[in-house]
Amino acid sequence: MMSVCIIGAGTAGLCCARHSIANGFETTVFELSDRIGGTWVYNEATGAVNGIDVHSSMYKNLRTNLPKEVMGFPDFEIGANEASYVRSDEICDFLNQYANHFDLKKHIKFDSYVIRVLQRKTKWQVLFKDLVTNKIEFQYFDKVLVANGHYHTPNYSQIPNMERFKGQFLHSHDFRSREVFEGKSVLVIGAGPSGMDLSNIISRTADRVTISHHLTDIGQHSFFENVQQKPDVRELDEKGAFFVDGSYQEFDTVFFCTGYKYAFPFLTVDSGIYVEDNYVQELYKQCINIRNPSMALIGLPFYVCAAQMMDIQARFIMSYYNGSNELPSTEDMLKDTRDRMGKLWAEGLRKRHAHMLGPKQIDYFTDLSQTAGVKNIKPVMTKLHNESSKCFNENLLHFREDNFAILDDETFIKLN
Ligand SMILES: Cc1cc2nc3c(=O)[nH]c(=O)nc-3n(C[C@H](O)[C@H](O)[C@H](O)COP(=O)(O)OP(=O)(O)OC[C@H]3O[C@@H](n4cnc5c(N)ncnc54)[C@H](O)[C@@H]3O)c2cc1C
Repeated sequence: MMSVCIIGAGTAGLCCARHSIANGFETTVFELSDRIGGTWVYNEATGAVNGIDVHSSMYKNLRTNLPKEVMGFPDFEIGANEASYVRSDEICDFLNQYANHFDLKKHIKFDSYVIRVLQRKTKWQVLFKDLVTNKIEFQYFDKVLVANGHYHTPNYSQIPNMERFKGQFLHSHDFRSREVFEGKSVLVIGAGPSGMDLSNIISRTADRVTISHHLTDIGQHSFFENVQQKPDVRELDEKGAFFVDGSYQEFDTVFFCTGYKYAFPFLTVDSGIYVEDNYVQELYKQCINIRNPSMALIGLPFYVCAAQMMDIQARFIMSYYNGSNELPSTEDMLKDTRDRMGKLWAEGLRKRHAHMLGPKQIDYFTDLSQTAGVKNIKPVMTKLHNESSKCFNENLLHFREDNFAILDDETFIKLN
């Protein structure tokens, strides 16, 4: 029987397990923590615990920035009773319901930290540390599905003279609750979804918040009155920041909301996978390892209906692993990828945005669906995702008051 190793029991790993088991494969999920849920599990700790970096970037009282209607799986939706924007623990509950429904937990090795994945002839040797016994063990597998997430390794932007600043530095990965900013003046770097949302959240305790970014279209109506916008930081000094517009402000804390790096510390160079400026290469359809197709990476594209995407990626991959489809040659997979990326580079896309989909996600899903003959994601998912992203941008302070209902495969309505 084909043996499948899945690294991680977050949304992606659970979904891979569900489809691997359905295909009759012998399935083992390695999960470093003692529970499922990944990102959605709140962990008070920061830094490293017993020598292993804390994985989750979840903070207290987080409510989703997407409606729950687009956050479920195609065959298992999030219950209809709550408001559209739900708390992180409700997503954890949902993932537990999913795991129970498909009887996944008996396939998960908890407290098992994968430290190396090595290629041995036709098999993968997976070395893992049993965090209860502290022993290093290994197992061989035919296939490896990497589902370790990509919101765990902080990315810091380099600011000239950072070393001079005497105040505190914090990355959103290590942020747990807004109380740490009580009475402080905080400089937020970055206006991605986290930077925008967190500026408002911390402004409820901070004395004043300045968000520094280079976007031109964020209106002041997006923020509470004690949140001010500034352009990029030119440099720091002991007490604060000079901005490129020539102004200067003092701060207690510089709060990096500058995103995360894709990181696969257990993969060696022999795996064929490498990351260049946050572009993970070389992958066929952003998931199958072209050099070693018995390995696939799940969940890399961002600004998407994540669980829906992970589900179609898992079904896409399984269609090759179960023999329903045959992969193109290495050359053809490389050509497919390079042709697609070549067009995007010509349009000015930067490597670090290679996996960003947003409104283009429908094209990606359709490509997976048509290439492998698997069922596509319902169009209403991407429509509602696009609508809620628009609401986030236009009405940051109140967008979570909206509630949505899905009427059919094509249509949703706003309920209020
Ligand atoms: C603060 C925050 C808010 C977010 N809000 C939203 C939102 O509102 N809506 C939305 O759709 N998405 C949101 N996201 C994105 C969300 O993380 C993804 O949608 C999705 O949950 C990612 O799932 P995943 O399985 O790929 O990764 P994760 O959830 O990160 O799971 C990876 C799992 O792999 C395990 N693991 C990692 N390394 C190893 C190893 N070496 N050995 C064994 N196990 C390992 C981890 O312990 C973890 O359980 C948010 C992310 C963050 C950080």
